[in-house]
Amino acid sequence: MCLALVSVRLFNCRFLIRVKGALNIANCRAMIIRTCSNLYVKTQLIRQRSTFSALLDESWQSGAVLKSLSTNIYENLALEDWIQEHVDLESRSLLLLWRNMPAAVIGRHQNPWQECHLGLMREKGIPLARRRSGGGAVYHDLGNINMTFFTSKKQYDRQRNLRIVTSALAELRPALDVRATERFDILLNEQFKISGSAARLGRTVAYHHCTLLCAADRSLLSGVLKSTCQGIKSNATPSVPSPVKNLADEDPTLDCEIIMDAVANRYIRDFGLNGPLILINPTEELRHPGIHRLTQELQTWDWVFGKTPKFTIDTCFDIPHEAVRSKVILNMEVKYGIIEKCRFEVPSAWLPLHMCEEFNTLLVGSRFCPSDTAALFVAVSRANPQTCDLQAKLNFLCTKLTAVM
Ligand SMILES: Nc1ncnc2c1ncn2[C@@H]1O[C@H](COP(=O)(O)OC(=O)CCCC[C@@H]2CCSS2)[C@@H](O)[C@H]1O
Repeated sequence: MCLALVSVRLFNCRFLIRVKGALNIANCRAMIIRTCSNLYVKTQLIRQRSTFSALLDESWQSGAVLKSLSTNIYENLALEDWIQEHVDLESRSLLLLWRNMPAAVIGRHQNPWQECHLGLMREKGIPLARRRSGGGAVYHDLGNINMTFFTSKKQYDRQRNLRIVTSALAELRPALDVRATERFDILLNEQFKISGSAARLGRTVAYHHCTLLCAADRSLLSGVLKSTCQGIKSNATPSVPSPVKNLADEDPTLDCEIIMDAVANRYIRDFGLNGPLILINPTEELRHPGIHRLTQELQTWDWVFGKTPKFTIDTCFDIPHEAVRSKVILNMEVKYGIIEKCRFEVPSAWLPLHMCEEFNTLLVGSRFCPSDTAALFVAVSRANPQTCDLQAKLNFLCTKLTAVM
């Protein structure tokens, strides 16, 4: 039988294969494709095994406490999603501890324009995140601890989770009066909220996550969670504002590290676990395949703003320096963050009617956001005679309009 070495080009590569018997190029190509796909499946399996081998380590067969090394809100929210999707939670319970740099976090069905001072956040570079769980809007910074309790749906029990937190605090400082409420807040001295909760239930697994205020910036907290946008009507979930307090204001010897250790130890004890605390880096794509895509998705405008339930805005503002006081009226309907209907009324003696009509037409279909609106004003101003008076009026309108976005 003759043995021949054949060179075949496929997938932009040159393959050298040894052929026994009669030469058939189609057979050679089929063999290459079979070998390549086997190889692909094998490398995928090896990759998955190395990923999960870390997670399924002996020490956390029944559960573990994880601590995120990231302080980026999007990376940490993506880590929660990744764990829920990829870790077998039917037979184990996990507690993830994490903290963030300053950020505002709204619930899945909330309206950011109704909940946050977006202008202040832009000015201070504070990111806005929409989480996948429901509930209200909260403020995070390094003085705020977040805890995510992952379980099977059967084991899901928010009061038990909160008891772990309150008993850890009571063990640390017996004088503290901290109690969980029926709406899963934790109150200090029966009046100040120190923790808020939300949850996400899947088909078989669930997570409950909560905050804990230790030493957060309270003036930023109240500054950021304050809407400046008047006249919004929607069915979005409203937040339930409460007076808040930091645990460190009650007991200055407390800090986030001490509290996280206490909660981790209590969890390990209550769940009968033996593993140490495991540090997790959510930016490691190789260990957490797909996490990068989850992180990116959480940062898109379409997720953060575009998922806002449909809303209308009815507002007006005075035109300055007019002999007769006159107003600009603005009515809009916004769906998926996109302006669907727009009625922008400006007195015709102040701005030519055709320009007002131009805005009404152009605004429809554009995103309800300052950058798109400002670009539209620039386009309209370029297409019209550029007098100083007109420029000043357009600038005024643009500033007023973008301020509500
Ligand atoms: N960090 C923090 N902790 C506790 N309470 C807060 C915080 N920030 C703001 N607030 C107060 O809660 C209300 C909103 O209460 P409300 O009950 O409407 O919403 C919540 O509590 C949601 C908690 C979500 C927890 C998740 C856990 C990980 S990612 S975010 C707000 O107006 C403030 O008064």
